[in-house]
This record gives sequence, C-alpha cells and structure tokens, in this order.
Amino acid sequence: MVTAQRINPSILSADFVNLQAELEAIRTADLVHVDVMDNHFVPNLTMGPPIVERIQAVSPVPLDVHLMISDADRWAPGYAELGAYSVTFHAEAAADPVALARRIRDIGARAGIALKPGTDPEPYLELLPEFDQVLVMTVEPGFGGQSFMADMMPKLRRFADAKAKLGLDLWLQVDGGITVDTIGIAAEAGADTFVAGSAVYGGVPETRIAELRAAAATHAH
Ligand SMILES: O=C(CO)[C@@H](O)[C@H](O)COP(=O)(O)O
Ligand SMILES: [Fe+2]
Repeated sequence: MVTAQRINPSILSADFVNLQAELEAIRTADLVHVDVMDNHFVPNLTMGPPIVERIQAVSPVPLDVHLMISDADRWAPGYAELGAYSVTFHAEAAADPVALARRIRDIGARAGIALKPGTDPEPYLELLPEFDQVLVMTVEPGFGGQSFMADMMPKLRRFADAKAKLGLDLWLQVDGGITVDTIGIAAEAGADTFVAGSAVYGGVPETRIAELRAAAATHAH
C-alpha cells in the first residue's frame, strides 16, 4: 500500500489583505496551514483566535493550525473549539503534552506535536499513540522563506521507525523550506504531510501544489 500524501500550503506567505482570495487559490490543497505566532515563543507575530475563526468560516479546505506560542496548554483547546481540523502545539511550549493532546482530541480535532530543530525526539517516541501527527520543523520556527535543514532527516526517520514499530496511523509532517527540490528528501525519510509557504504562493498556487504533489509521489513509501 502506498501511503497517502498531503500538501498543506502555509498562508504565512499569502497576501493577508486578500486572504479570502488566497484561500480560494489553494482549494486543491489537502489542508491550509495556519501559523499562529505570539512574538514570545518565536520572534514574530501573526494572528490569534478571532482571525483564525474567520479563516475557518471562509476557507474551502480544513485548517491545520500550527501554534508557535508559549503557554500552549492555555490556548490550544480554543483553536479546536473554533473548528480547526488539526491543532499542533510545540513540545517546548506545553507543560503537559499528553493532557493537552487529550483535550484537543476530546473536542474533536486531530492533535499534533511539533519539535524545533534542536529538540531531542527520544522523550516523545513512547507518547506517539497520544497524537495524530508529529511536525518535524525543518527550519527554526518564526519565518517563511528559510532554507530546508536536511540534517533533520534522521529525526524524521526516528519517528517513522517508531510509527512502524507501534503500528500507528500517525501523520508525519515537515515544515520549512519545502520545495520541489526538497520534498522528495523529506518523503524518502518518511514524511507524508508537507507544509509549503513560499513554494506555493511564490507562483500560481494550483500549479505549485500539483508540482509538489508530483515530486512527493515519486518518493512515496
Ligand atoms: O511554521 C513555519 C515557519 O515558522 C512555516 O509554516 C512557514 O510558513 C513555512 O514557510 P516556507 O519555509 O515553506 O516558505
Ligand atoms: Fe508552520
């Protein structure tokens, strides 16, 4: 069986003044990746619940919310409540990642855990049944348009191995520097869900999404 692959454009690279049109432009995507930043966990500031709620209301594709915020335990459940399809918080920002994932799942969203490049995956491997997706950051979180960190591939493989060993239906997501040139490297290492901001919005989004899909498919497991 070939693993399903997902392309999730990040609206961080979209024109925020024309967000509704930018959301329409990616209707062939699987999910829309929404980067929430608080200028505390990362040195950048984007949006909070009121704007994400409006995006949820008008988006033709479901929301994949990536929280780059401190005190995730306090804020993450609200994004599940407003209807996000998945809510991913950072391991480094949650006091109790398992309890938080359970709250997100109880509300009805998929629960994701994200790891910054410097974060060791080992403590999280045995917790994987508590999550629906793992996000391996392939740039330092905070900004779009950075270069893909190929040295994160051993971490991705570590999660892919643990997923296989435990027989889990877990999505492995990569975020940062994904292009037609790097997506195959990530797919090869076990990723099945690909976030791309500048690569999608830097051209005609529908064409870019199709190109990314084709490039990823040649490396599907
Ligand atoms: O979470 C982040 C950045 O912190 C990402 O989702 C970026 O928005 C991806 O942008 P590109 O690297 O694809 O341009
Ligand atoms: Fe992101």
